[in-house]
Amino acid sequence: MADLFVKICGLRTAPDVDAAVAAGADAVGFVFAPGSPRTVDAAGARELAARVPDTVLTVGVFRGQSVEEVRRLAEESGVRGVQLHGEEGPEDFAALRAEGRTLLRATSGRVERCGDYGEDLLLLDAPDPGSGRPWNWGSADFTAPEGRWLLAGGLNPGNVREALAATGAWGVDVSSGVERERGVKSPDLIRAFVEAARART
Ligand SMILES: O=C(O)c1ccccc1NCC(=O)[C@H](O)[C@H](O)COP(=O)(O)O
Repeated sequence: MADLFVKICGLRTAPDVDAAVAAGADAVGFVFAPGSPRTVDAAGARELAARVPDTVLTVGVFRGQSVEEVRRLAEESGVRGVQLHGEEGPEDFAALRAEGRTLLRATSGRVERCGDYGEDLLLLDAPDPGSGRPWNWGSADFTAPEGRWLLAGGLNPGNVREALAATGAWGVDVSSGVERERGVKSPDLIRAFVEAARART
């Protein structure tokens, strides 16, 4: 069985990027959505992305931005994936597909399978992404989608195993749970999260 896919999101500094890569993350995320304490600009993200080996996916994170804006920021920063948290539809995914980037669709709604919008990876997240608040992934009426889907929302080194056992997610995504204060990552917590997520129980 393939290893669990782990994405560390909202990185803003070189030491944090290096820690995520060294810990064995499969993907690292740079937030382009405005108004977040984690927002980076294209030039900053480009410098960070340049530190990342090709084996690790670099992802730009967007919310409520036009396809043109997503395309421009992705090109300027050089990220190889885009993660959309807005109201985008299949036509928007199709438009971005042409550039050959890996497409991540983030939603807090109920979804039956990954791929319905043309996305490569589906991210099931809290309604307020990046808040660190968990949603009801542990509840009895939760049904896991088919395919490649990542669980996000309020995960941390202490609850990620429980979350995986409850949902059977293909991968996990974390931001707040590896921060020592809002918007400020902790390399120690990044390492602890990756280790805990991949621990065999
Ligand atoms: O991080 C943000 O501030 C943010 C803002 C707007 C859209 C998405 C944002 N983050 C997405 C993520 O960091 C993750 O995909 C995920 O939501 C992790 O959230 P959490 O671990 O609960 O902080």
